[in-house]
Amino acid sequence: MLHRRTGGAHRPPRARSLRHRLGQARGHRGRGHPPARPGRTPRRRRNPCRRRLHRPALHQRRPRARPPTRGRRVRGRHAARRPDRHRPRRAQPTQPRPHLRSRPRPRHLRRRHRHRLRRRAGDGTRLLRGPPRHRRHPRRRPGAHGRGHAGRRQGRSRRPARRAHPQAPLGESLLRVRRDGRPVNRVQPPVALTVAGSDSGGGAGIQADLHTFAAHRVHGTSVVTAITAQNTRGVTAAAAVGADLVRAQLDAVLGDFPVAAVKTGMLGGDELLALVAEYGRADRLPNLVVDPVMVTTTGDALFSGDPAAYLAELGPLVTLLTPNLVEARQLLGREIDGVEDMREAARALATFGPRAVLVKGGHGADADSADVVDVLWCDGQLLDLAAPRVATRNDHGTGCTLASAIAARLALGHPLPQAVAGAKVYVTEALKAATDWHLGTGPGPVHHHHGRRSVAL
Ligand SMILES: Nc1ncnc2c1ncn2[C@@H]1O[C@H](COP(=O)(O)OP(=O)(O)O)[C@@H](O)[C@H]1O
Ligand SMILES: Cc1ncc(COP(=O)(O)O)c(N)n1
Repeated sequence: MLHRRTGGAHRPPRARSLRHRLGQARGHRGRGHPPARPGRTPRRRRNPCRRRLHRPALHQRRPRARPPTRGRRVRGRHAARRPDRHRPRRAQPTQPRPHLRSRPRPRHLRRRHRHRLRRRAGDGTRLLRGPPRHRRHPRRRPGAHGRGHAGRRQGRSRRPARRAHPQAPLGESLLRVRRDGRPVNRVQPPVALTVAGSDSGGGAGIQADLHTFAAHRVHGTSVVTAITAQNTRGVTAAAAVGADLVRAQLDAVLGDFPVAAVKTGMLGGDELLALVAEYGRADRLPNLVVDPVMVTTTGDALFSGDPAAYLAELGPLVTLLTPNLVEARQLLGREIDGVEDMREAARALATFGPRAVLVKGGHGADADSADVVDVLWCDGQLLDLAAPRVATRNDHGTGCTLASAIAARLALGHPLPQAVAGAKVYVTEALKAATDWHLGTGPGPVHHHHGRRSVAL
């Protein structure tokens, strides 16, 4: 229906209901027209030409007079301008929308009072801002602003200062510092590389190294130098990977990944030793941790070259050299017995040029001692690192695990002494966590992922 005001003509007052006229209309109490009183002048009628000061609600307004559309169809967004449009385009907040309401509103609240009600999620628009409510923490934290509540912080500062680690090798933008001061990479995982042999039993070599990198949330890359057929009882066969293929692997990894630390394990012989030294001299092996693997725990030889070449070729390029007692004996060509001998050996090995030397006292040391002591020589200082001895037979791959844990921590930006001490704690916990394991009939592997729930649980 088209409502049109006729130009200048006075409209007759609208007919009101009887209740209005009696002043009983709801919401107009006392304001209705009193009944006509005989003998008195009738009340002045409102001048219909005067503009109304009170604007009616949008949905109650009459449409403005507009020239007729001359039969043209008005489509799309122009349809909103149609003069016979009674209802506003958008629903008004005062209009009840029961299908969008999350819970029933109290019935006693009248329409004109509804604006007093707080709008809730689910009322009206369905656009959600922020994360869905069901993902929020079910228990609110105390305090007006949750996390910042001073009682919960117990006096600690609101947030630890964000600063790059003083010895951060990866560039400041990638490193952040945690509450406890340890650096953490928020952008992407650091990359570490292991150059080592494959242990088919999965307890040592490449497999142990990659487990350890993953446990440290460091992306592990690998260059396989040898393939061993091995289980917890020993090595039954081994084949070296050709130098060309090792070179190709090194080029593939180093040419594409931002490798932050490198660990070497089983190199097998002089040829691969010389190859690794070549990459080291070209400054392509940052934070180089060298575990001079020569013999397995089960007594199988894994190195056929000249032990002295290790020191001559790699010595000056190495960040940390980690021989066990047997390997330290072979490198120096002398007996090592007891902690004082280990200290002497560390000092002697340091003269070949590495920045640091760690002589490990696990295998071959006094098996009855309460503590396992490793000796660290670093930047001219000697340090004994003691940890309680774990009574276990599952100690296969502890040397590989320790060296790769140190490399992972260097990749994460830990300073060298802290990286060594932290890695030793990690190995001790890995030994403890695997004491009840019966994987194979010989010395079994350690638990590289101790303290972490399976992602499948
Ligand atoms: N039973 C043990 N309890 C605690 N720590 C151990 C035990 N056996 C080895 N370790 C630690 O494991 C690390 C590797 O040492 P070791 O076993 O001597 O190396 P490798 O495996 O090269 O022979 C060292 O830090 C050593 O102290
Ligand atoms: C391929 C490979 N690399 C290294 C080791 C030494 O590990 P462990 O000294 O614990 O026997 C090993 N057994 N196998």
